[in-house]
Amino acid sequence: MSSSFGKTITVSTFGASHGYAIGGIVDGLPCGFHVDIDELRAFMRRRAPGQNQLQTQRREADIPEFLAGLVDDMTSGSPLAFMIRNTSQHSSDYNNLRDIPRPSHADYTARVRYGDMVDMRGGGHFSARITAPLCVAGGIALQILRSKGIHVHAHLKQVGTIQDAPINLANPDMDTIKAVSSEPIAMVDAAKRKEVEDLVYKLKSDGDSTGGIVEVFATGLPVGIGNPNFDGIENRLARTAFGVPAIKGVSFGSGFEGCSSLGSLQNDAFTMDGDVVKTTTNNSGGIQGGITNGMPLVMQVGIKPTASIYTEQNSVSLSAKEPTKLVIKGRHDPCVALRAVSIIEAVTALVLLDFLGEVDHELR
Ligand SMILES: Cc1cc2nc3c(=O)[nH]c(=O)nc-3n(C[C@H](O)[C@H](O)[C@H](O)COP(=O)(O)O)c2cc1C
Ligand SMILES: C=C(O[C@@H]1CC(C(=O)O)=C[C@@H](OP(=O)(O)O)[C@H]1O)C(=O)O
Repeated sequence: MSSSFGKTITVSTFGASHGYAIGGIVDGLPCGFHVDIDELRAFMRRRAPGQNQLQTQRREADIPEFLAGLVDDMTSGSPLAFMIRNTSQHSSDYNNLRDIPRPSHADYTARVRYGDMVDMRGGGHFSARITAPLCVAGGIALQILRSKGIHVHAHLKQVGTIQDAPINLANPDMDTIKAVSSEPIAMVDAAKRKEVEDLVYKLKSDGDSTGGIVEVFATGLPVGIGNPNFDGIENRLARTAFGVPAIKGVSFGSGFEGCSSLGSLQNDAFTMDGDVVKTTTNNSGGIQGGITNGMPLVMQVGIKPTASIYTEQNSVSLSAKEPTKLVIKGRHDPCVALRAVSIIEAVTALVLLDFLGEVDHELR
């Protein structure tokens, strides 16, 4: 099962939701970077399950145990290896799903692709549990980027049909986004946060789910990193973002809305800020021709409604080869987008650090 990405910084994740442990290996990190472990643990808590009543009630501490590559909290330059023990598996919740696949989860496709022995308890290797190791690697990448003046923060742009206050794409208030990014509902607009809270509690009692959009900003990037055609900033960001379960769409800058606008309204006019070339607007999301233009990088990631809902659904019995009804168990999030904010920051940081490694010799 494909579980690696990156060129100068390679990341591999391993494990399954109900196995002994999950973890990762990160190769290519610079030697001698001091990792702030308390900050990393705080970052992990933003994603960890069971933190409040708005999300899955599976409780996992998600504290990484470093096996190699870290000495006295300093990277040693050799591959960084870590694991996170799984401690709260309720595997019997998944017994009926071996025969009756959940609509819109990976139970059916995984079984066809890998055969009857595939471990799909808790979603197996397809589970969002595998995003915990991604957050360990990404949490460290965020710290390295920050030491170079590059800041990556995300907010919830939308949950269901409830939209957060729009952020200025050319001049995002990164302090505000950073402050709200660690809220259980990471929206700038406090009134919308309350609306989302009410919606999620209603979905929880109805046994239903909804989706959302996470929007991420990166500032301080140098001009001119990336490549055209098939290996640009958008390409690698999209490829990695789609590695996060439940992602159904990726857009940049003014996105699909901008595509139905006019060139006269969308073009980002150049201007001088002292001797620095800037643009007055940022509908391109900081990327032109797959290469950074020095403006804030802006990406939106669309996340589908949680597949595992508690209302009765139509499915099939794979053994009897006939339609049947399915009622699922398990501990599921009514809206997984709420926990995806830090994950999107993590993948964005890893991809940007990977690109930076191509031009920044301090990182080699
Ligand atoms: C943070 C997060 C938590 C998730 N939690 C659940 C969950 O509790 N139940 C569920 O059915 N899907 C959950 N998912 C999504 C599934 O793992 C995903 O839909 C499934 O693996 C199929 O992949 P696909 O939706 O990308 O096709 C979660 C996704 C994320 C990002
Ligand atoms: C455990 C996590 O989320 C899990 C992701 C998940 C899924 O299908 O992706 C299904 C649920 O698993 P379980 O039924 O074992 O509780 C979630 O709790 C996590 O994110 O760490």
